[in-house]
Amino acid sequence: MNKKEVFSIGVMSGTSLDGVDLVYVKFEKNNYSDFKILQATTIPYSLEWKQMLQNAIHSSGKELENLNVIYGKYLGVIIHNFMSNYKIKNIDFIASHGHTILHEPEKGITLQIGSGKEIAKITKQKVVCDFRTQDVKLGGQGAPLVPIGDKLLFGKYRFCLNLGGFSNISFDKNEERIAYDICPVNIVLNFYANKIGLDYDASGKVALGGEINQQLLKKLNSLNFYKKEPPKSLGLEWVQQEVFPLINSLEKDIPSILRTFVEHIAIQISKVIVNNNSILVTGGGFFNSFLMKQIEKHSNVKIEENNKEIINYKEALVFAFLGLLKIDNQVNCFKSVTGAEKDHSSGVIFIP
Ligand SMILES: Nc1ncnc2c1ncn2[C@@H]1O[C@H](COP(=O)(O)OP(=O)(O)OP(=O)(O)O)[C@@H](O)[C@H]1O
Ligand SMILES: CC(=O)N[C@H]1[C@@H]2OC[C@@H](O2)[C@@H](O)[C@@H]1O[C@H](C)C(=O)O
Repeated sequence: MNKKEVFSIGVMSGTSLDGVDLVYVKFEKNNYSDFKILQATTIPYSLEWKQMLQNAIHSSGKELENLNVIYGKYLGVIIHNFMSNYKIKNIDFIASHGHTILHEPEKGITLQIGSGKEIAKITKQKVVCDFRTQDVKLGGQGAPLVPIGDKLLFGKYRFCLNLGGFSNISFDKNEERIAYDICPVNIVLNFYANKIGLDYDASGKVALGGEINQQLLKKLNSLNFYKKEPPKSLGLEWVQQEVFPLINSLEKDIPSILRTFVEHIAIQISKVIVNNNSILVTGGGFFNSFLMKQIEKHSNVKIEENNKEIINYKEALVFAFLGLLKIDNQVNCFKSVTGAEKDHSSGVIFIP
């Protein structure tokens, strides 16, 4: 694109299925880190959409093709409404991650639904989507894709740490970006908070009232995954096989489980970020103030406040950025992160 200032809408639907994140952002092509989020919002899913997306994994090929179109239309309408509600007129393109239904890169499979063609038709804008397929075709994991955004948009931070279902981190090592999962976070904390009728342990208040179970803590810290060298990633299956049985066999009191797990998270994260104050923390775990305090204590760091839009919308912002790189035919997937055979420019462009 032959312009210095580029305006884009980034759209992301994350694994937790809480809703569709949208950001309207301005990028400065002379200095990528000089971006500005102009508007941001989350459109929560209805129960019906949540169930449809959750159950889609069991659908046939034909049903998935159908869902791709219907969900693409749904995203198109949401984006159209976002544009009209905020009177957004100046747009160069829309970049949409879609929703991941299948992801088995070892078998060459990754599927994000949300047809770019339908979004382009409804919004009458150029759309970039399907960011993971090409990477998987090139032998990569098709994920994570956010680290290139960490590097080029948030390069002033030594570490970018995300505290979502799992904690993941990205940073430069020997001039290459590397990224990996550190340990489970909200996927475990929420599971035990749910058992006492809470969606999550707000600010870590329940954990604060528990005691550390030293035997459990020691066993958690000794899990094999923590001895492996990166790149490495975690999934729900691992948590179900290795973490829940261990916790359930050694502790019954929910506050003490939460207290012990918070300590475990803080210890694992501290191994990476110790004594380095330059760290950007994003994801819902940032709002767990007790967890943040323990991370600061174990790591001997001070984590600075950041603006809520970055904490909540970094992924949607980064997909807008990946779209910009794709349109400009610039690298937006690092082989050092995904394991693909080369760095490449991924995504599919739809013209209205
Ligand atoms: N005030 C709070 N106190 C404690 N925990 C919170 C608070 N607000 C949010 N959280 C936690 O953050 C979670 C949501 O975080 P986030 O949206 O980053 O997760 P996610 O989309 O599942 O992450 P990812 O897909 O990146 O793994 C909530 O389920 C909850 O566990
Ligand atoms: C296949 C897929 O959708 N993966 C997501 C998922 O959600 C978190 C983690 O697993 C990450 O690997 C990825 O998303 C982020 C945005 C990424 O690609 O960087």
